[in-house]
Amino acid sequence: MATMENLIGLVNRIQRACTVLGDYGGGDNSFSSLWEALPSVAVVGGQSSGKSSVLESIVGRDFLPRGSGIVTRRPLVLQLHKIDDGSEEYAEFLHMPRRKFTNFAYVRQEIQDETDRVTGKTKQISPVPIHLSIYSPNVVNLTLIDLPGLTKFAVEGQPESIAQDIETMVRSYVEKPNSIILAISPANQDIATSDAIKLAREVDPTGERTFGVLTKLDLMDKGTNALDVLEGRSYRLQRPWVGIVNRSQADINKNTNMTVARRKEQEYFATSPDYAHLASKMGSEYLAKLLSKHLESVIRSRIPSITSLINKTIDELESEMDHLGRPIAVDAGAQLYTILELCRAFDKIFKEHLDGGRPGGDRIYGVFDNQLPAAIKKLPFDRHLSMQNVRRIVSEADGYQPHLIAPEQGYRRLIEGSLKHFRGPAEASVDAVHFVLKELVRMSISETQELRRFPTLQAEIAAASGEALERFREEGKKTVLRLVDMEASYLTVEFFRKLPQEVDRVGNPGERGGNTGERGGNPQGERGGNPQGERGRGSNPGGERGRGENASERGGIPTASNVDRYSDGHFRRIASNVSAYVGMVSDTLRNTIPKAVVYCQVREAKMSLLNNFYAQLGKKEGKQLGLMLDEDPALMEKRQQCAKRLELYKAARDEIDTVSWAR
Ligand SMILES: Nc1nc2c(ncn2[C@@H]2O[C@H](COP(=O)(O)OP(=O)(O)OP(=O)(O)O)[C@@H](O)[C@H]2O)c(=O)[nH]1
Repeated sequence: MATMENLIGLVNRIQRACTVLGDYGGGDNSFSSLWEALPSVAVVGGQSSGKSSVLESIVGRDFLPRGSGIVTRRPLVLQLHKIDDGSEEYAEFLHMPRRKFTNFAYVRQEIQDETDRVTGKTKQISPVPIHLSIYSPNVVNLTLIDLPGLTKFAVEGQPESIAQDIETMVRSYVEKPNSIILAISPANQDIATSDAIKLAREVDPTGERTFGVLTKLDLMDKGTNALDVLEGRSYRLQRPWVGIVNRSQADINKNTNMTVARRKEQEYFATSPDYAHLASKMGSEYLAKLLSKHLESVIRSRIPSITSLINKTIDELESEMDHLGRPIAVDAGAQLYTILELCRAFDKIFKEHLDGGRPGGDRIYGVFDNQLPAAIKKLPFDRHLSMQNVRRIVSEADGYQPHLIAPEQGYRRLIEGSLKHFRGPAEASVDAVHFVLKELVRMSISETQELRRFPTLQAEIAAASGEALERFREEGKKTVLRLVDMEASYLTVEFFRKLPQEVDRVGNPGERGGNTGERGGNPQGERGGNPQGERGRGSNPGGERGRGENASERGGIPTASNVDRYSDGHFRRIASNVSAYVGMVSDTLRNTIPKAVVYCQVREAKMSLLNNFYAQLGKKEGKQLGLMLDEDPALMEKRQQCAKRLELYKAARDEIDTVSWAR
């Protein structure tokens, strides 16, 4: 007995917990259902077949709503608990845990009210069960699920689809393999037309889990009996048929007591010439005991599979909880700690992106190695150093007095004008790296698993990183532009000195008789010696082209004239010299711009991306910190659900363990 109480009580407790979580048969459940795994007795029958009467008889109490039309519109999970003789009988609803009903008329009223609370007064049906527990010395431990009566037609006020809806709902309960079907048919109708048997046959063709109950035996035509059915000849089931005689409508109207009714039922069978030989296996009391015993044995046989389902689900839920993250602490210190931990996790991933290990950092090198050189290559030096432009700039720089030897001012302007072009690629490199860094921040945020739950903090980190990167970008721009400006502000004199000297027919007409192009060949090439631009003019900046011109000039008219000096060759040489100089600067900048960018942006991002954010965090109060850890509501809901289910399954496991030990 102890075992039986334990097992059925165990299933009762698990069933109640399932309902609290919305896990019940017929419901729209996306998760694997523990409810489905629990054996239960589902009561099915056509309208007026005597379903309510059977249930009340099993309980020994009037407590079910009565009336015309479809009265049972939600499943009623009726859990019967045997208590010690002499103890007071009472009922309890799961949805009203603190109220004990001792008056069963109120129980009936509450079933009606609770039905209406979910379905409205529209006479709709709902699969959400009502849980009613009855504690009584006059019951056996048993759980029965009362379902709406199968019907053919909708009555006034009910939707046309009601018959189909009821069948669908009833079917969802009885088709699961763990369901024991209590199929109720009235004896005064042909068994072949019984709605209950029809459905049972469909979902349990072997009759293995169907108990046939035949009501209204007393209402059969005189001279007929139901022995063919009760003895299994009309419709064979693997379980015995049980005949029942409930209170008639007249008895109900007279308020005939249940105890009296049960006694009368026993007398009916004992004295019936047709059924006396079956008397010990007939009647509602026998039915209750039979079901209780059967339910207990089914539960016992299912315990291993229930246990393994529970263990498997616990594992799944535990890993789901790990995935969703544990609940957040409430005190400010712990919250700050959590935020810092989350930032650190993000920062670590961000660094991995930069240093390698995660992709993306290489795109920064791509900027230096491809984009910057390509952008420099595209600079319009050709246009700037075209003959026409060189001539114009040099002439403008000369003013009213054409240059005598080398156009010092002209050179400077040409060089400055050229170097200005480097500002574009320099700034573009800063921007390109900025966007790579921004993208890496975005990727790192989304890759930080721990941050997933906290959309607000994600946004804060994104904003703080964005601000920091913006500052680094400003700094980067200032620095690279400074590099370019520095190049323009002081030219490398050595470059010009190293250029081969042009024959200097103007300054030193007799000297050396030619320009070998060697610096040493022009003793006057010293700044002091030939301050008037000898350097510029004497140099051969352009390399090949310049040298070629040198040669042709050497062969030119001995006395330099303006015409001579301003010939195309002369300007071409200037362009070539400037071009070579710019080329040298370009090589330098190709190396120094990346250094500046890395120094100002990449290195800073690695070292101090969230420094400002940390400083601000320190000033925040608990409430503000809490807001940052504001979780995605959907996720919070999911975790709560997950935690509740985990609790349920763990409680179920503990319950099963206790029962297993008691066995
Ligand atoms: N004489 C007699 N009347 C019965 C018996 N069983 C049920 N009745 C009567 O049949 C009518 C319908 O019985 P219920 O128990 O309400 O049947 P139900 O299947 O629950 O009906 P609905 O909930 O309306 O679908 C009532 O008037 C009962 O008194 C029985 O065995 N003998």
